[in-house]
Amino acid sequence: MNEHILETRQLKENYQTNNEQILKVESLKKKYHNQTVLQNINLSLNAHDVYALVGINGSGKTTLLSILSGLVHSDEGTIHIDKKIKKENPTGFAFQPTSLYPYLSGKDNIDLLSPRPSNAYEILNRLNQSEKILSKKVKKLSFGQKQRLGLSIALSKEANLYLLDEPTNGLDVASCKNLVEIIKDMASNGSAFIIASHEWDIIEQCCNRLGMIYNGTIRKELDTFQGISEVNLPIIQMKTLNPIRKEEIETIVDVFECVELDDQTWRLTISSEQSVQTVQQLLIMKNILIQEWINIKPVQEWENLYNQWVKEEDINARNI
Ligand SMILES: Nc1ncnc2c1ncn2[C@@H]1O[C@H](COP(=O)(O)OP(=O)(O)OP(=O)(O)O)[C@@H](O)[C@H]1O
Repeated sequence: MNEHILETRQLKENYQTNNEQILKVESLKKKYHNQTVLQNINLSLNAHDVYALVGINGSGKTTLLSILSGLVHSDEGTIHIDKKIKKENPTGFAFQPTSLYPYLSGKDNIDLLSPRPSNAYEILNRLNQSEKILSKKVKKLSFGQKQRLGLSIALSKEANLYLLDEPTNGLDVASCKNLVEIIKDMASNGSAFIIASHEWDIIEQCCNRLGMIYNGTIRKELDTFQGISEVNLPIIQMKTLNPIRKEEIETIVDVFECVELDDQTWRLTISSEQSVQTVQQLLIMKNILIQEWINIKPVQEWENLYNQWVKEEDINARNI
């Protein structure tokens, strides 16, 4: 078996063995006046989990994060956040601050709002422009600069669970990349994250779980280790000009798995990125005429699934 498969399996095993539970939510419900905003929310998170909460505007993401952070109360259900896993951690969770002190400098905000200012300075430094943000009054900062300041305060807390609401809003490309690295580092040290986001690229880079929320309910959950293929290997959707037999593909050593979608369309899981071109060449040498060769990223699959499923729900809603 090739090294990449072994490495990914090892990573998957690590997640499965170091799986202390950090968050358990059961049967959560929330109404605003007569409108049910959240219903039957069940969710559990373990150490190392980075959970993306995806949903269209108004689907309930912020409400769920606000309830988990204690800013809003729920009408029904239970929430348990483990506070004991990290001994030095008194809070258990951290939420992006929703407001900062506008007439104080970035530095004063950190000193007032962060229990560990030195961590916050370090994180801000990794998110760029730290000098400007620290010295200026918050009311004079741009949206993206305020976002960085809020993130550095939230991420400084050495919590078990971090709740981030669209953290990449207003961040430039370099800062997004740095934020992804910070989240990955913290998750590998055992913290868990729930990240409400519309940005599929960010989700792909740092999340290992995905929850799709629609009309206040988590309708589907995916695990990137189990979702589309067993391991994170390149997936190709291939369309041929003529029908072919499975054996013709299976004999190629670098094809880890092949699934027939119809007799001219196949989903191939390749054993490594480096082997993709080799597989294509071997198929051509077998006189298989390839009409289409699409590199499928799991995240694209999720996005398509979500869009398709929102469309179906809309059609159903119109037919009621
Ligand atoms: N304080 C409130 N009072 C009444 N209704 C509210 C309140 N806060 C949110 N809502 C309603 O609850 C629903 C869910 O809102 P929420 O902000 O949680 O959605 P969201 O998924 O975070 O949306 P977005 O992607 O736009 O941020 C919406 O219909 C919204 O109008």
